[in-house]
Amino acid sequence: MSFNRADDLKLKFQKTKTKLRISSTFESMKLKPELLKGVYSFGFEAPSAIQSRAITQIISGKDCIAQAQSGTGKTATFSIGCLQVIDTNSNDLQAMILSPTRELATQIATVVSNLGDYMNIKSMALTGGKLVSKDLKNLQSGCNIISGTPGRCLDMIKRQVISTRKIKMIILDEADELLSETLGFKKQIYDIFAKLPTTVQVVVVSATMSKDIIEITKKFMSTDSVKILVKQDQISLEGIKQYKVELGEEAWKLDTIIDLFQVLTIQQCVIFCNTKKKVDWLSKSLTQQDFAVIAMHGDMKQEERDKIMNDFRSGKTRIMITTDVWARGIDVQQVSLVINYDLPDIIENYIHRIGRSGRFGRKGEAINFVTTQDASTLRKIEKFYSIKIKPLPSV
Ligand SMILES: Nc1ncnc2c1ncn2[C@@H]1O[C@H](COP(=O)(O)OP(=O)(O)OP(=O)(O)O)[C@@H](O)[C@H]1O
Repeated sequence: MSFNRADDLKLKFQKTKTKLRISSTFESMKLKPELLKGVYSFGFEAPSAIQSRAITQIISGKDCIAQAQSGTGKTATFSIGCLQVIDTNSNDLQAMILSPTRELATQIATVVSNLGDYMNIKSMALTGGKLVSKDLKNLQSGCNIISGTPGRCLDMIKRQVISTRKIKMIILDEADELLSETLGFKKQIYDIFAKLPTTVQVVVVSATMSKDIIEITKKFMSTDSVKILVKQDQISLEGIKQYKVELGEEAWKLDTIIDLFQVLTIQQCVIFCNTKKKVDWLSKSLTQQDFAVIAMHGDMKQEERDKIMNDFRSGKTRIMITTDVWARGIDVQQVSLVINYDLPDIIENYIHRIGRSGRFGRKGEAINFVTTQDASTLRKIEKFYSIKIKPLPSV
Protein backbone atom coordinates (compact mmCIF):
# COMPACT_ATOMS: atom_id res chain seq x y z
CA MET A 1 0.00 0.00 0.00
CA SER A 2 1.41 3.37 -1.02
CA PHE A 3 -0.06 5.31 1.90
CA ASN A 4 2.57 7.56 3.34
CA ARG A 5 1.66 7.51 6.99
CA ALA A 6 4.56 9.74 7.95
CA ASP A 7 3.16 12.46 5.67
CA ASP A 8 -0.33 11.98 7.04
CA LEU A 9 0.81 12.29 10.65
CA LYS A 10 2.71 15.46 9.77
CA LEU A 11 -0.51 17.18 8.68
CA LYS A 12 -1.09 20.18 10.84
CA PHE A 13 -4.27 20.71 12.79
CA GLN A 14 -5.25 23.92 14.50
CA LYS A 15 -4.42 24.16 18.20
CA THR A 16 -7.20 22.85 20.44
CA LYS A 17 -8.21 24.42 23.75
CA THR A 18 -6.91 21.47 25.74
CA LYS A 19 -4.10 19.26 24.46
CA LEU A 20 -5.45 16.26 22.55
CA ARG A 21 -4.24 12.77 23.26
CA ILE A 22 -2.81 11.18 20.11
CA SER A 23 -3.18 7.40 19.92
CA SER A 24 -0.59 6.01 17.57
CA THR A 25 -2.08 2.49 17.52
CA PHE A 26 -5.61 1.10 17.51
CA GLU A 27 -4.72 -1.04 20.57
CA SER A 28 -3.99 2.05 22.62
CA MET A 29 -7.56 3.25 22.03
CA LYS A 30 -8.79 0.40 24.26
CA LEU A 31 -11.38 -0.77 21.74
CA LYS A 32 -13.59 -3.78 22.43
CA PRO A 33 -11.65 -6.90 21.29
CA GLU A 34 -14.31 -7.78 18.69
CA LEU A 35 -14.15 -4.25 17.26
CA LEU A 36 -10.35 -4.30 17.18
CA LYS A 37 -10.56 -7.60 15.31
CA GLY A 38 -12.93 -5.98 12.82
CA VAL A 39 -10.55 -3.05 12.32
CA TYR A 40 -7.61 -5.35 11.56
CA SER A 41 -9.69 -7.67 9.38
CA PHE A 42 -10.72 -4.63 7.35
CA GLY A 43 -7.02 -4.22 6.53
CA PHE A 44 -6.17 -1.25 8.74
CA GLU A 45 -2.80 -1.51 10.45
CA ALA A 46 -2.37 1.89 12.08
CA PRO A 47 -4.61 4.93 12.54
CA SER A 48 -4.38 7.99 10.31
CA ALA A 49 -3.87 11.47 11.77
CA ILE A 50 -7.58 12.14 12.25
CA GLN A 51 -8.22 8.64 13.59
CA SER A 52 -5.42 8.93 16.14
CA ARG A 53 -6.90 12.20 17.41
CA ALA A 54 -10.68 11.91 17.10
CA ILE A 55 -11.67 8.31 17.85
CA THR A 56 -10.94 8.48 21.60
CA GLN A 57 -12.64 11.87 21.85
CA ILE A 58 -15.79 10.45 20.27
CA ILE A 59 -15.64 7.44 22.60
CA SER A 60 -15.31 9.75 25.61
CA GLY A 61 -18.81 11.03 24.87
CA LYS A 62 -17.90 14.60 24.00
CA ASP A 63 -19.49 16.51 21.16
CA CYS A 64 -16.86 16.69 18.41
CA ILE A 65 -16.17 18.58 15.21
CA ALA A 66 -13.70 16.55 13.17
CA GLN A 67 -12.19 18.01 10.04
CA ALA A 68 -9.52 16.27 7.97
CA GLN A 69 -8.43 16.18 4.33
CA SER A 70 -10.38 14.09 1.84
CA GLY A 71 -9.66 10.39 1.84
CA THR A 72 -7.79 10.33 5.17
CA GLY A 73 -10.18 8.04 7.00
CA LYS A 74 -12.95 10.16 8.52
CA THR A 75 -15.59 7.49 7.87
CA ALA A 76 -13.72 4.92 9.94
CA THR A 77 -13.09 7.59 12.58
CA PHE A 78 -16.75 8.09 13.38
CA SER A 79 -17.71 4.48 12.61
CA ILE A 80 -15.18 3.06 15.10
CA GLY A 81 -16.14 5.71 17.67
CA CYS A 82 -19.79 4.86 17.26
CA LEU A 83 -19.34 1.06 17.26
CA GLN A 84 -17.37 1.24 20.50
CA VAL A 85 -20.26 2.85 22.42
CA ILE A 86 -23.11 0.75 21.06
CA ASP A 87 -24.67 -1.84 23.34
CA THR A 88 -25.14 -4.84 21.07
CA ASN A 89 -27.23 -6.70 23.64
CA SER A 90 -30.02 -4.28 22.93
CA ASN A 91 -32.18 -4.01 19.81
CA ASP A 92 -32.61 -0.26 20.28
CA LEU A 93 -31.52 2.30 17.74
CA GLN A 94 -28.54 4.02 19.39
CA ALA A 95 -26.80 5.95 16.63
CA MET A 96 -27.83 7.76 13.48
CA ILE A 97 -25.37 8.79 10.77
CA LEU A 98 -26.67 11.33 8.27
CA SER A 99 -25.05 12.15 4.92
CA PRO A 100 -26.20 14.04 1.82
CA THR A 101 -26.40 11.36 -0.87
CA ARG A 102 -27.91 7.90 -1.06
CA GLU A 103 -24.71 6.38 -2.40
CA LEU A 104 -22.65 7.84 0.43
CA ALA A 105 -25.12 6.72 3.11
CA THR A 106 -25.04 3.21 1.64
CA GLN A 107 -21.24 3.21 1.49
CA ILE A 108 -21.03 4.28 5.15
CA ALA A 109 -23.49 1.54 6.14
CA THR A 110 -21.19 -0.99 4.48
CA VAL A 111 -18.12 0.36 6.33
CA VAL A 112 -19.99 0.20 9.66
CA SER A 113 -21.14 -3.33 8.97
CA ASN A 114 -17.62 -4.46 7.94
CA LEU A 115 -15.88 -2.89 10.93
CA GLY A 116 -18.55 -4.35 13.20
CA ASP A 117 -18.38 -7.77 11.57
CA TYR A 118 -17.42 -9.57 14.81
CA MET A 119 -19.74 -7.55 17.03
CA ASN A 120 -23.21 -8.86 16.29
CA ILE A 121 -24.14 -5.32 15.35
CA LYS A 122 -27.44 -4.53 13.67
CA SER A 123 -26.98 -1.73 11.17
CA MET A 124 -28.65 -0.64 7.96
CA ALA A 125 -28.85 2.04 5.29
CA LEU A 126 -32.01 4.14 5.16
CA THR A 127 -32.12 6.18 1.99
CA GLY A 128 -34.54 7.73 -0.44
CA GLY A 129 -35.22 6.03 -3.74
CA LYS A 130 -35.83 2.64 -2.13
CA LEU A 131 -39.14 0.98 -1.29
CA VAL A 132 -40.43 2.06 2.12
CA SER A 133 -41.99 -1.39 2.55
CA LYS A 134 -38.53 -2.95 2.35
CA ASP A 135 -37.21 -0.57 5.00
CA LEU A 136 -40.14 -1.38 7.26
CA LYS A 137 -39.41 -5.09 6.94
CA ASN A 138 -35.68 -4.64 7.64
CA LEU A 139 -36.37 -2.47 10.68
CA GLN A 140 -38.65 -5.08 12.27
CA SER A 141 -35.79 -7.15 13.64
CA GLY A 142 -34.23 -4.14 15.38
CA CYS A 143 -31.39 -1.87 14.40
CA ASN A 144 -28.57 -0.30 16.45
CA ILE A 145 -27.05 2.03 13.85
CA ILE A 146 -28.71 3.70 10.88
CA SER A 147 -26.76 5.40 8.09
CA GLY A 148 -29.17 7.42 6.04
CA THR A 149 -30.17 10.47 4.11
CA PRO A 150 -32.04 13.14 6.11
CA GLY A 151 -35.34 12.96 4.19
CA ARG A 152 -35.91 9.23 4.56
CA CYS A 153 -34.74 9.17 8.18
CA LEU A 154 -37.09 12.02 9.10
CA ASP A 155 -39.93 10.30 7.28
CA MET A 156 -39.36 7.10 9.27
CA ILE A 157 -39.21 9.05 12.53
CA LYS A 158 -42.48 10.85 11.72
CA ARG A 159 -44.18 7.57 10.88
CA GLN A 160 -42.92 6.33 14.26
CA VAL A 161 -41.32 3.38 12.54
CA ILE A 162 -38.08 4.17 14.28
CA SER A 163 -37.86 5.29 17.86
CA THR A 164 -35.38 8.01 18.67
CA ARG A 165 -35.67 7.61 22.46
CA LYS A 166 -32.49 5.60 22.90
CA ILE A 167 -30.32 7.40 20.35
CA LYS A 168 -27.11 8.42 22.09
CA MET A 169 -25.12 9.68 19.11
CA ILE A 170 -25.89 11.57 15.92
CA ILE A 171 -23.22 12.01 13.29
CA LEU A 172 -23.43 14.56 10.49
CA ASP A 173 -21.04 13.54 7.73
CA GLU A 174 -20.32 16.20 5.10
CA ALA A 175 -21.82 18.47 7.73
CA ASP A 176 -21.17 21.71 5.87
CA GLU A 177 -23.24 20.42 2.97
CA LEU A 178 -26.01 19.14 5.24
CA LEU A 179 -26.19 22.51 6.99
CA SER A 180 -25.77 24.75 3.95
CA GLU A 181 -28.46 27.28 3.15
CA THR A 182 -28.65 26.37 -0.53
CA LEU A 183 -29.58 22.70 -0.20
CA GLY A 184 -32.79 21.52 1.37
CA PHE A 185 -31.32 19.49 4.22
CA LYS A 186 -30.98 22.06 6.98
CA LYS A 187 -34.64 22.09 8.00
CA GLN A 188 -34.81 18.29 7.92
CA ILE A 189 -31.75 18.11 10.16
CA TYR A 190 -33.30 20.54 12.64
CA ASP A 191 -36.54 18.55 12.58
CA ILE A 192 -34.59 15.38 13.36
CA PHE A 193 -32.74 17.12 16.21
CA ALA A 194 -36.07 18.15 17.67
CA LYS A 195 -36.98 14.46 18.06
CA LEU A 196 -33.72 13.39 19.69
CA PRO A 197 -33.02 13.10 23.42
CA THR A 198 -31.48 16.34 24.69
CA THR A 199 -28.49 14.35 25.96
CA VAL A 200 -27.56 13.16 22.46
CA GLN A 201 -23.85 13.34 21.57
CA VAL A 202 -23.24 15.24 18.33
CA VAL A 203 -20.36 14.49 15.97
CA VAL A 204 -19.84 16.76 12.99
CA VAL A 205 -17.46 15.77 10.19
CA SER A 206 -16.19 17.15 6.88
CA ALA A 207 -13.05 17.96 4.89
CA THR A 208 -14.31 21.55 4.62
CA MET A 209 -15.62 23.51 7.57
CA SER A 210 -16.21 27.24 7.32
CA LYS A 211 -16.51 29.64 10.26
CA ASP A 212 -20.20 30.10 9.41
CA ILE A 213 -20.85 26.39 9.67
CA ILE A 214 -19.01 26.17 12.99
CA GLU A 215 -21.22 29.03 14.16
CA ILE A 216 -24.36 27.12 13.13
CA THR A 217 -23.23 24.01 15.03
CA LYS A 218 -23.38 26.04 18.26
CA LYS A 219 -27.17 25.75 17.99
CA PHE A 220 -27.08 22.03 18.68
CA MET A 221 -23.63 21.28 20.12
CA SER A 222 -22.35 21.75 23.64
CA THR A 223 -20.19 24.78 24.36
CA ASP A 224 -17.22 22.63 25.34
CA SER A 225 -17.24 20.50 22.17
CA VAL A 226 -13.87 19.27 20.91
CA LYS A 227 -12.84 20.94 17.65
CA ILE A 228 -10.25 19.16 15.54
CA LEU A 229 -9.75 21.50 12.61
CA VAL A 230 -7.28 21.70 9.73
CA LYS A 231 -5.47 24.92 8.88
CA GLN A 232 -6.98 26.46 5.76
CA ASP A 233 -3.71 26.20 3.79
CA GLN A 234 -3.44 22.47 4.61
CA ILE A 235 -6.80 21.35 3.23
CA SER A 236 -5.52 20.56 -0.24
CA LEU A 237 -3.58 17.27 -0.30
CA GLU A 238 -0.08 17.40 -1.72
CA GLY A 239 -0.44 13.87 -3.12
CA ILE A 240 -3.03 15.10 -5.62
CA LYS A 241 -1.31 16.91 -8.47
CA GLN A 242 -3.50 19.67 -9.83
CA TYR A 243 -3.32 21.05 -13.36
CA LYS A 244 -5.24 23.42 -15.60
CA VAL A 245 -5.87 23.36 -19.33
CA GLU A 246 -6.67 26.84 -20.55
CA LEU A 247 -9.18 26.85 -23.38
CA GLY A 248 -10.54 29.92 -25.02
CA GLU A 249 -14.10 28.70 -25.26
CA GLU A 250 -16.49 26.05 -24.02
CA ALA A 251 -16.67 24.55 -27.51
CA TRP A 252 -13.03 23.40 -27.31
CA LYS A 253 -13.54 21.24 -24.26
CA LEU A 254 -14.83 18.16 -26.10
CA ASP A 255 -11.85 17.89 -28.46
CA THR A 256 -9.52 18.50 -25.53
CA ILE A 257 -10.94 15.65 -23.48
CA ILE A 258 -10.75 13.34 -26.49
CA ASP A 259 -7.08 14.32 -26.98
CA LEU A 260 -6.41 13.65 -23.30
CA PHE A 261 -7.97 10.20 -23.43
CA GLN A 262 -5.69 9.35 -26.31
CA VAL A 263 -2.50 10.15 -24.43
CA LEU A 264 -3.23 9.45 -20.77
CA THR A 265 -3.15 6.05 -19.10
CA ILE A 266 -6.06 6.07 -16.72
CA GLN A 267 -6.90 3.54 -14.01
CA GLN A 268 -10.31 4.99 -13.28
CA CYS A 269 -11.46 8.53 -13.87
CA VAL A 270 -14.31 10.79 -12.74
CA ILE A 271 -15.39 13.72 -14.92
CA PHE A 272 -17.44 16.45 -13.28
CA CYS A 273 -19.96 18.66 -15.13
CA ASN A 274 -22.14 21.28 -13.48
CA THR A 275 -25.49 20.18 -14.91
CA LYS A 276 -27.30 16.90 -15.48
CA LYS A 277 -28.00 17.99 -19.04
CA LYS A 278 -24.31 18.39 -19.74
CA VAL A 279 -23.54 15.01 -18.17
CA ASP A 280 -26.02 13.41 -20.60
CA TRP A 281 -24.66 15.37 -23.55
CA LEU A 282 -20.99 14.61 -22.81
CA SER A 283 -21.69 10.96 -22.21
CA LYS A 284 -23.51 10.75 -25.55
CA SER A 285 -20.78 12.66 -27.38
CA LEU A 286 -17.98 10.47 -26.01
CA THR A 287 -19.93 7.26 -26.61
CA GLN A 288 -20.36 8.34 -30.25
CA GLN A 289 -16.57 8.57 -30.43
CA ASP A 290 -16.32 4.98 -29.14
CA PHE A 291 -15.19 5.79 -25.62
CA ALA A 292 -16.60 3.45 -22.97
CA VAL A 293 -18.06 5.92 -20.49
CA ILE A 294 -20.90 5.81 -17.98
CA ALA A 295 -22.95 8.64 -16.55
CA MET A 296 -24.72 9.19 -13.27
CA HIS A 297 -26.87 11.99 -11.89
CA GLY A 298 -29.80 12.71 -9.62
CA ASP A 299 -32.52 12.42 -12.26
CA MET A 300 -31.83 8.74 -12.81
CA LYS A 301 -33.85 5.99 -11.18
CA GLN A 302 -32.18 4.62 -8.06
CA GLU A 303 -31.93 1.11 -9.55
CA GLU A 304 -29.99 2.53 -12.47
CA ARG A 305 -27.75 4.57 -10.14
CA ASP A 306 -27.06 1.43 -8.08
CA LYS A 307 -26.08 -0.57 -11.14
CA ILE A 308 -23.81 2.20 -12.40
CA MET A 309 -22.11 2.46 -8.98
CA ASN A 310 -21.63 -1.30 -8.79
CA ASP A 311 -20.13 -1.45 -12.27
CA PHE A 312 -17.76 1.39 -11.48
CA ARG A 313 -16.75 0.01 -8.09
CA SER A 314 -16.00 -3.38 -9.59
CA GLY A 315 -13.87 -1.77 -12.32
CA LYS A 316 -16.20 -3.01 -15.06
CA THR A 317 -16.44 0.59 -16.22
CA ARG A 318 -13.58 3.05 -15.91
CA ILE A 319 -14.81 6.52 -16.86
CA MET A 320 -17.62 8.10 -14.86
CA ILE A 321 -19.25 11.35 -15.98
CA THR A 322 -21.27 12.92 -13.23
CA THR A 323 -22.42 15.96 -11.25
CA ASP A 324 -21.69 17.04 -7.69
CA VAL A 325 -23.83 14.09 -6.55
CA TRP A 326 -20.44 12.30 -6.71
CA ALA A 327 -18.38 15.14 -5.22
CA ARG A 328 -18.43 14.08 -1.61
CA GLY A 329 -17.34 11.03 0.27
CA ILE A 330 -17.52 8.39 -2.46
CA ASP A 331 -14.54 6.10 -2.02
CA VAL A 332 -13.28 4.16 -5.03
CA GLN A 333 -9.59 3.62 -4.42
CA GLN A 334 -8.70 3.03 -8.08
CA VAL A 335 -9.76 6.53 -9.14
CA SER A 336 -6.48 8.13 -10.19
CA LEU A 337 -7.79 11.07 -12.18
CA VAL A 338 -10.49 13.70 -11.74
CA ILE A 339 -11.36 16.04 -14.58
CA ASN A 340 -13.29 19.21 -13.87
CA TYR A 341 -14.91 19.60 -17.28
CA ASP A 342 -16.63 22.53 -15.59
CA LEU A 343 -15.12 24.25 -12.57
CA PRO A 344 -17.43 23.79 -9.58
CA ASP A 345 -19.95 26.50 -8.67
CA ILE A 346 -19.40 25.89 -4.96
CA ILE A 347 -15.82 26.54 -3.92
CA GLU A 348 -15.81 23.82 -1.20
CA ASN A 349 -16.74 21.24 -3.79
CA TYR A 350 -13.43 21.79 -5.60
CA ILE A 351 -11.56 20.08 -2.77
CA HIS A 352 -14.18 17.35 -2.45
CA ARG A 353 -14.23 16.65 -6.18
CA ILE A 354 -10.46 16.32 -6.57
CA GLY A 355 -10.44 14.22 -3.40
CA ARG A 356 -12.22 11.40 -5.27
CA SER A 357 -8.68 10.55 -6.42
CA GLY A 358 -5.63 10.12 -4.19
CA ARG A 359 -7.52 8.14 -1.55
CA PHE A 360 -5.59 7.42 1.64
CA GLY A 361 -2.20 8.52 0.37
CA ARG A 362 -2.51 7.10 -3.15
CA LYS A 363 -1.33 9.30 -5.96
CA GLY A 364 -3.98 11.29 -7.76
CA GLU A 365 -4.27 13.89 -10.47
CA ALA A 366 -6.83 16.58 -11.16
CA ILE A 367 -7.18 18.42 -14.46
CA ASN A 368 -9.25 21.58 -14.62
CA PHE A 369 -10.68 22.89 -17.87
CA VAL A 370 -10.58 26.68 -17.68
CA THR A 371 -12.26 28.85 -20.30
CA THR A 372 -11.50 32.57 -20.53
CA GLN A 373 -14.68 33.17 -18.56
CA ASP A 374 -13.56 30.79 -15.80
CA ALA A 375 -10.24 32.52 -15.14
CA SER A 376 -11.52 34.48 -12.15
CA THR A 377 -13.14 31.38 -10.60
CA LEU A 378 -9.84 29.54 -10.82
CA ARG A 379 -8.04 32.44 -9.16
CA LYS A 380 -10.60 32.35 -6.35
CA ILE A 381 -10.01 28.62 -5.84
CA GLU A 382 -6.24 29.13 -5.78
CA LYS A 383 -6.52 31.91 -3.24
CA PHE A 384 -9.01 30.08 -1.04
CA TYR A 385 -6.82 26.97 -0.71
CA SER A 386 -3.41 28.70 -0.99
CA ILE A 387 -2.47 26.63 -4.03
CA LYS A 388 -1.02 27.30 -7.48
CA ILE A 389 -2.55 25.21 -10.24
CA LYS A 390 0.02 24.73 -13.01
CA PRO A 391 -0.66 24.24 -16.71
CA LEU A 392 -0.82 20.57 -17.71
CA PRO A 393 2.58 19.67 -19.18
CA SER A 394 2.25 18.66 -22.82
CA VAL A 395 2.23 14.88 -23.08
N1 LIG B 1 -6.19 3.37 9.12
C1 LIG B 1 -6.38 3.03 7.86
N2 LIG B 1 -5.50 2.19 7.24
C2 LIG B 1 -5.68 1.86 5.93
N3 LIG B 1 -6.69 2.33 5.14
C3 LIG B 1 -7.55 3.17 5.70
C4 LIG B 1 -7.47 3.58 7.08
N4 LIG B 1 -8.48 4.43 7.34
C5 LIG B 1 -9.18 4.55 6.21
N5 LIG B 1 -8.64 3.80 5.21
C6 LIG B 1 -9.12 3.71 3.81
O1 LIG B 1 -8.92 4.97 3.22
C7 LIG B 1 -9.92 5.25 2.27
C8 LIG B 1 -10.51 6.63 2.51
O2 LIG B 1 -11.19 6.64 3.74
P1 LIG B 1 -12.54 7.46 3.98
O3 LIG B 1 -13.51 7.21 2.88
O4 LIG B 1 -12.97 7.19 5.37
O5 LIG B 1 -11.99 8.93 3.86
P2 LIG B 1 -12.72 10.29 4.22
O6 LIG B 1 -11.74 11.06 5.02
O7 LIG B 1 -14.04 10.01 4.83
O8 LIG B 1 -12.86 10.92 2.79
P3 LIG B 1 -13.86 12.05 2.21
O9 LIG B 1 -13.31 13.36 2.65
O10 LIG B 1 -13.76 11.86 0.74
O11 LIG B 1 -15.22 11.77 2.76
C9 LIG B 1 -10.94 4.12 2.39
O12 LIG B 1 -10.75 3.24 1.32
C10 LIG B 1 -10.61 3.48 3.72
O13 LIG B 1 -10.93 2.11 3.74
